[in-house]
Amino acid sequence: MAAIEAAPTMAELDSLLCGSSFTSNDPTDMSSNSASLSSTPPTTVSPDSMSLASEPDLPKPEIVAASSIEAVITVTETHETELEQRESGQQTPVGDDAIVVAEPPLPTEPSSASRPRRARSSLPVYNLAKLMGTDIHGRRRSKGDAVLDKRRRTISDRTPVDPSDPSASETIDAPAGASQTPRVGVDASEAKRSVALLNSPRSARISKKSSSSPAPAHLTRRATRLSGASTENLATKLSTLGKRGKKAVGKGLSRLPRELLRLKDTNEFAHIDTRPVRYTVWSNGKYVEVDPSKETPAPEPPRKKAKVDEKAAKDEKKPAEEKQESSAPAPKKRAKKWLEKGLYAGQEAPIDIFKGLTSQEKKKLASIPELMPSGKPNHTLPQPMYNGLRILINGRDFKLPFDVCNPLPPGQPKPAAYRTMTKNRFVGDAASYWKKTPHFEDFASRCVCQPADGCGEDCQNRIMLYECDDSNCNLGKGLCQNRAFQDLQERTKKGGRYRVGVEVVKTGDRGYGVRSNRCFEANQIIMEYTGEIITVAECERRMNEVYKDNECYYLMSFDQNMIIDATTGSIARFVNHSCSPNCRMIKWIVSGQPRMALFAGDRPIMTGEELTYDYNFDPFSAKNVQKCLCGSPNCRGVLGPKPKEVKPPKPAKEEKKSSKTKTTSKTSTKVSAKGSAKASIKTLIKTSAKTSAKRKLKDAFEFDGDDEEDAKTVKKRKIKAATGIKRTLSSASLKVAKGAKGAAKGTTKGVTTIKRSVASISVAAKKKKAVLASKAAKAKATKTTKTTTTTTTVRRATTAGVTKKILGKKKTTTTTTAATTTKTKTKTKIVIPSRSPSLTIVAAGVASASASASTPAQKKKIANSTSTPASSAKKDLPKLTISGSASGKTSSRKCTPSRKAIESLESGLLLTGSPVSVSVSASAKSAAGAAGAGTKGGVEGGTPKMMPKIKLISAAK
Ligand SMILES: C[S@@+](CC[C@H](N)C(=O)[O-])C[C@H]1O[C@@H](n2cnc3c(N)ncnc32)[C@H](O)[C@@H]1O
Repeated sequence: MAAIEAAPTMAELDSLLCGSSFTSNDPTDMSSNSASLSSTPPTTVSPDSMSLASEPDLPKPEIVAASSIEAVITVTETHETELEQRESGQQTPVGDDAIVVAEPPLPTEPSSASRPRRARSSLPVYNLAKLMGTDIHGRRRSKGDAVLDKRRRTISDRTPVDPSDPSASETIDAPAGASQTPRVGVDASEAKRSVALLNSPRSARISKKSSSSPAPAHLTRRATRLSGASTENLATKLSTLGKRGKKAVGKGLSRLPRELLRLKDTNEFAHIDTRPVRYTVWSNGKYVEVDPSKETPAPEPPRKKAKVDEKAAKDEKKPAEEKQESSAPAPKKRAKKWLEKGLYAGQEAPIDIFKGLTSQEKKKLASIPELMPSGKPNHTLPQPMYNGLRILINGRDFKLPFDVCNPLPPGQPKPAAYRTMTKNRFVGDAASYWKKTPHFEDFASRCVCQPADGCGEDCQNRIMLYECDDSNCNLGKGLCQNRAFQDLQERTKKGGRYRVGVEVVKTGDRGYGVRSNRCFEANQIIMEYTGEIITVAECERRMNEVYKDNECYYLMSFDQNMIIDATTGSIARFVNHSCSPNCRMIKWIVSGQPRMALFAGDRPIMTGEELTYDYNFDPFSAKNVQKCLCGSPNCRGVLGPKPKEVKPPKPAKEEKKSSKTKTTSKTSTKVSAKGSAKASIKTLIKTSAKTSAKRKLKDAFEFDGDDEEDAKTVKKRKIKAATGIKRTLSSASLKVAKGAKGAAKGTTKGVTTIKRSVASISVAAKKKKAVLASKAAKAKATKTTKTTTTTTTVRRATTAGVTKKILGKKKTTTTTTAATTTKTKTKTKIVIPSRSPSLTIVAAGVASASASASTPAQKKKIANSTSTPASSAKKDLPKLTISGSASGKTSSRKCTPSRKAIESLESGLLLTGSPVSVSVSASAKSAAGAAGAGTKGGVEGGTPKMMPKIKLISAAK
């Protein structure tokens, strides 16, 4: 109360100028005072204030009403009063110096209650905030003293304040102390405070403002940036003033703190952003530093108000503009450039297509006429350059996305559960038996290929059906193409239907089968035939005990009289037979071990084709013939040779007779009927027992020369013509098959089989028209007995790659114990099939040769050789003919085997696996000796019909 009384003028001033909301006249009512500190500026002036302001004793501030300027600024001039206040210890909460009170020029203002404006017109009144450009920031917060204390700074003396500035009105203080201190504080640091306000987001400030009580229209803040109003600086503002006004401003400004004066003209001071705030620029995940000098000024934000105003005008202008636009030419669209010919468009094809190619590639390119330049530009499919040509030459693997692999949908009928096996497993005695065989860990072959060959068709390993590996290949993995089983393993190890490429299907009439669900190249390995490797004895046991009720047997002759039982094995067992097969089953030696696999045939296999191969089995008996349902045009009708070729079984009588005389071991063929199958197995065992180490070639060579009919009905082999390779004996490391021991002894004419490969064992006994050659001898014969000739064959791979389940073939013929010997020219023929390792050297009788000769020329040759027994006797030498063909060309070479070779023939070294080199320079005499005085059988063989056949023993009942 005292304070108020002590400073009546101040109170009056307050009430007059700023319209403090003093509602109580009671000076003790501090609450009302204090409330005023935090309250928003009043718009009315209380009568008490007015009364206070009317106090005559106190120095009165002069107030000038400037109609041209919206604000009324009152500046206290009395420093003395201030001093007095300081001396009296009164505190001024708002500042020390001048107090500027702004009052909005409200029309409702009770100007009558205050002094006449005229009286104060001597003092200039300026809107400092406006002049400084800070009025755009609107009103300040007035949240009590704390805010005021913190932010307010008073400036002394006459600071023009724009009364229209609501922030300025905020600065009006009417504290209790103010009544004692006749000073009115003005927040001269308005601008400063505004800078501080930047701490809070602008939007927040705006929203805060809008959320509070709506301010009068004239107090509403207008953001310069938003409104788009042009910002004026102090100079422009001053230019609007009159002379007196300018003077006053200059006077007032000179009293501003120096730091403020320095800033007064800056945009920063006015918080005017001429450029948009750019935080960071990121491009492709990287920070990009923007060069401010290059930065284009931001487009002015759309002016809301102006927008509204302009909208109508725009609408009016619109039709006119549209007219203009329609008349103006449309901007040209950039034409897109298209490549017309693909990736290599515009590039010239190499003139010399051989340029840059290796010699091998050149060679290959020359062999592909399609790739040779024709001279005409190919517009349809221009030849890709550089790498493209190379790709065309070398070929490359690629996989099409989906339609190449076309597996069957789920829900297919599945065969009864069976145990699968991906690797062969020796069972029982088979392992020890295998170890004793000469082919155990057979590393006999070694290729001598040159890089240009790439272990192709001429690779020795390939010919011998040995897979190349690091131990036997001259080239290495990179260049070698003879690694089918390794390729298969690499292809399938990751699994997946495409890589496996096959699946079991249910056929309509042949039980289950296997089909491809992807494409295969010609001769490409498809899958391995795996199972348990068992001995013949074990096979028979299983047949009798385990499989006695089975419908099908999955048994296949394998190697060294062993059998693969795929009852537990791979799905290759489901592959059916066809008379026009698209696959072959071939046995290879891989890392010294025999392995059987299904390969594509000579043509590629398409997705969805059923995979088949020729079982090539002999039913042994007509009653065992199984009907073939392969449906191919050239179907033989049965699962085996044509019925007419099937020799009817011999009557029991004859068999007995035969057994009384010199009988041979029996062999069996594949049989369909269970009983027959058992019989076959038994026979097989007997046969194998007898022929395992040393075949009874003597028996094999024996035949009844009289039994011409029999000879004629000798079952024709179903093996394709042997296509050999050009190879000299000296270059090939040959192994000689079991020798013709009997021939060496000179007891019979017969068949000698010499094998080059360890795995191939071919023993053929063929005699047909040998009778012609031995007629003279026969006439002198004192005693003739019937004998039998047996052909026993376990062949590894035929010329056509047809391999199948074992066995031998029983054949009954007669043999003669000759009293006199007939000298016959002996011929040995070596056949080297191109796809088969089984280099078969067959020594056969002349008659056999003649019978088996497939061409008239051959027959004539044989006839010549046999028609002159005398001359043959003179020479008395066995001849060795090596013949073979590759790439459609056939060549043959005659030679005389060496003594060693003949001995090999005698002792049957081939069977024991000892490699024997057949030398061309053979001793005639020794050869003659080897041929034996009584030998009348010429050495012949190797023709397709003479090739032994492998027979299937497993079949459905
Ligand atoms: C090794 S199994 C083949 C898989 C057999 N289809 C299965 O379902 O298990 C051989 C048997 O299949 C049948 N088979 C295979 N090929 C045949 C064909 N072309 N015609 C008739 N039957 C055939 C015969 O019953 C034969 O004994």
